[in-house]
Amino acid sequence: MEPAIRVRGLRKTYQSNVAVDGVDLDVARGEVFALLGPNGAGKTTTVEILEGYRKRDAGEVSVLGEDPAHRSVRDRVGIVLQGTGEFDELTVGEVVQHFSRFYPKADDPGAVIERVGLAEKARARTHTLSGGQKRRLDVALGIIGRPELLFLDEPTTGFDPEARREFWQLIRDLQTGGTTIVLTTHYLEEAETLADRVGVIAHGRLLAVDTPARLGDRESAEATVSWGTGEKITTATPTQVIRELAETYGEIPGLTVSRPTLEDVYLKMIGHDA
Ligand SMILES: Nc1ncnc2c1ncn2[C@@H]1O[C@H](COP(=O)(O)OP(=O)(O)OP(=O)(O)O)[C@@H](O)[C@H]1O
Repeated sequence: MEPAIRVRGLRKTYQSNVAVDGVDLDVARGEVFALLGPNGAGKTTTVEILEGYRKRDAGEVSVLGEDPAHRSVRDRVGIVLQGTGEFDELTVGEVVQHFSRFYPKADDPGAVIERVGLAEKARARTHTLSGGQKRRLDVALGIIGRPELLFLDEPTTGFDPEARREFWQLIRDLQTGGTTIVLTTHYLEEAETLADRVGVIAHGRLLAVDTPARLGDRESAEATVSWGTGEKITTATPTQVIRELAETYGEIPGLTVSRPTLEDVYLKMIGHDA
């Protein structure tokens, strides 16, 4: 089956600043894909080109089998940009209702408000919402059209931990329903929890694409065994080390075994060794 997104040789330059420098990428139908990278890496520019909001200088881009610049693809795509969520004197219910009219197969506004956890705020004017609640409204507007493909640019910035977990569940539900999801995030835990695959972008180049578990050879990386009051060994054979420690101690005090986290390999990849 044709992928949801296919990108070859994508380039975008602002004046002399190369924002996207030859990106190749496929995102499969039904996949959750997270784009990671430091500030200014080119994530938003890449996503905006895929959304049809920005022109590319070079490269091939296909979104749901079409050029994203074509209007016909817009009805099938949902977009949550970085922070809007304010619509003056309108209430949450009115805004979602209003946006539902733009889509041929729109979902029920009340049900969508409920799904993003804003049921109690349906009659509140949007300017009275908290930052996290505005972000939930953005998400509601992104999914009201029942998109086949949903783009989320830093969707959980400003969410409290509980709201973030609820949002993750919403994303899983959307994926179960068949929606393909592309998100950018600065939260490595979010990428690890949600994404089937992650892509790391820096200076406009895609440095790696892999599952969160395999990125940067995490799986086969050496483990750190620590115990007692700060003793530790980094080893390729942690089981053997533990066996030897057990012979010495019996029950080993304060034992932990850890491998590089997604954040460790990410920071190493973008050149900020922890
Ligand atoms: N409209 C614009 N005009 C000129 N330069 C721009 C414009 N938009 C982005 N850039 C530049 O392009 C580069 C990539 O920016 P982009 O917004 O794509 O990064 P990002 O990875 O989304 O960053 P962040 O994590 O901070 O959102 C940056 O150097 C930025 O300054």
